Amino acid sequence: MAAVLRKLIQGRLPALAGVLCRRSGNEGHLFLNSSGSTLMQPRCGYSSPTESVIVEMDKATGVALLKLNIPPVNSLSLPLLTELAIVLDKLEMDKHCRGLILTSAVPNIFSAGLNLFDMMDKPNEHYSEFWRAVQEIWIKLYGSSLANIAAINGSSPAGGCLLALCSDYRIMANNPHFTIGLNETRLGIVAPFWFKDTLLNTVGKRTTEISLNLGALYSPTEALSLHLVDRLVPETQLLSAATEEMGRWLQVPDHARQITKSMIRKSTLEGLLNQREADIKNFVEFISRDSIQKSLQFYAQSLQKQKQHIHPPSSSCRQQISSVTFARSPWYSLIQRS
Ligand SMILES: CCCCCCCC/C=C\CC(=O)SCCNC(=O)CCNC(=O)[C@H](O)C(C)(C)COP(=O)(O)OP(=O)(O)OC[C@H]1O[C@@H](n2cnc3c(N)ncnc32)[C@H](O)[C@@H]1OP(=O)(O)O
Repeated sequence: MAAVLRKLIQGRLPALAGVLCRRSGNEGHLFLNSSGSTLMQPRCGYSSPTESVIVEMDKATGVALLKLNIPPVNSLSLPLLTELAIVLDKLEMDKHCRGLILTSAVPNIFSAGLNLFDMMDKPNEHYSEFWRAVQEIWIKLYGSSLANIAAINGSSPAGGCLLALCSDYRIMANNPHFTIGLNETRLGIVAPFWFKDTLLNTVGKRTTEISLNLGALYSPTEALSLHLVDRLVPETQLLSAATEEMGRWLQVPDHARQITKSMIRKSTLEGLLNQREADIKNFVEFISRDSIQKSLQFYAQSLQKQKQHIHPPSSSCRQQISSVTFARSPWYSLIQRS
């Protein structure tokens, strides 16, 4: 363990170095008010200039509420990932901040995952920069020293699901129209090994095999039964439930929780930290293939076409089409041939 700590502090694991080096001045207990709803103070100075990442810091408890705010679907574009990284760094460095609740300011959507247009029809330099930014967010969130709770208030496919999986605890709004999962294979792309490892660490091998191979998107009830999420609550109670749950996590002294978390996540994080450049190279090589570009273009167009053909295009409708019709479409054969 001493060697691990030394390696972390020497910077071989920069994300987790934060876990061990940051001051945990607040090792006592956190007391929440009973409703949990009046704890958030007016916004502090963390929010991005464009307000695409809104942060409300409760100075009394040290809990930051971070809301993704890029309508219509909180897709994770390069600018959003860059801003999110800056905000996460600031929170990590703030010695008064102990916990982070991640949610969305966009109704019915937690995050639609990676921005498809950042992976389409761009020069390789862009793909490379984009993928580095995706890696960076995963490293910061999965290796965060903060207690991290995801309040999943909408659909959360692919990269959106990954964001939630980085948390220590996931609470989802119990709305049957919402779905969550790593659906990459349905787009003709492949979840990278560190997406797979994050899922594997959460739900185990068999569920990972089935979920990743099928690109399954689950309803909240299904997700709960697979331990993809930890708790379901009515939508109106999501934030108070997350705040209350955070109280439980912050009752544990920070240093003990942080070292425990780093022990559990260290080897998974090292998996990427030890080969970031190779992973970027793989991504660029994969995503720039003509066959993959065709699949993505077809998928992006079909999202728009569905809107033209189905009125009104409810999320539940869209999800059913994504999951069922796509498997029989010409697009699917295209992927099979690629
Ligand atoms: C060897 C290593 C290889 C590595 C390979 C790469 C690995 C990549 C890993 C992760 C990939 C991803 O995260 S890919 C993104 C996957 N996301 C999805 O499949 C979600 C697609 N979207 C939806 O299912 C739905 O939009 C929704 C359920 C999220 C919301 O439905 P709703 O009906 O409310 O909204 P619309 O569908 O009408 O969408 C509104 C608007 O947003 C556009 N949109 C949707 N998703 C994205 C996205 N991910 N990126 C960019 N834009 C998106 C959609 O087209 C609509 O646009 P228009 O208004 O212009 O029509």
